[in-house]
Amino acid sequence: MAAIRKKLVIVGDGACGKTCLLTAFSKDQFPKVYVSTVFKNYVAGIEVDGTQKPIRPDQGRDMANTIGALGYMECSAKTKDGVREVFEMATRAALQTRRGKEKSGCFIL
Ligand SMILES: Nc1nc2c(ncn2[C@@H]2O[C@H](COP(=O)(O)OP(=O)(O)OP(=O)(O)O)[C@@H](O)[C@H]2O)c(=O)[nH]1
Repeated sequence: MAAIRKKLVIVGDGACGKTCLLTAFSKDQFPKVYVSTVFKNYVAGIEVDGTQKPIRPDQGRDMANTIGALGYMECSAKTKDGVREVFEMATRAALQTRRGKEKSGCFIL
């Protein structure tokens, strides 16, 4: 059977771990040094409450519901926990067909 090719776009804040996630999955490695993928950053700083905390799983699930994502998963590129499952879910979503609806070009996970 011929391989099916799909384009996967990873979106997220700067330094949130996009490159590490892809590297953990595709090369089974965790990059030792952080090198920004963007060559030029234009940054305007604004402090809201003076602290930055990691989001909790329930906040992540709420956000996934808000944006109409097909799924929500947690993973660690560093320990590789859940990385394979993330890409399995992405693959299933990409292969999913929507009956009775117009073809959608994009699924959100
Ligand atoms: N502890 C931990 N740190 C991580 C994980 N994934 C990424 N990091 C760290 O987060 C930082 C940014 O990771 P990147 O994958 O380069 O982030 P990015 O989103 O590609 O960054 P930009 O290209 O600047 O947008 C690095 O210092 C990584 O070591 C993880 O699963 N666990």
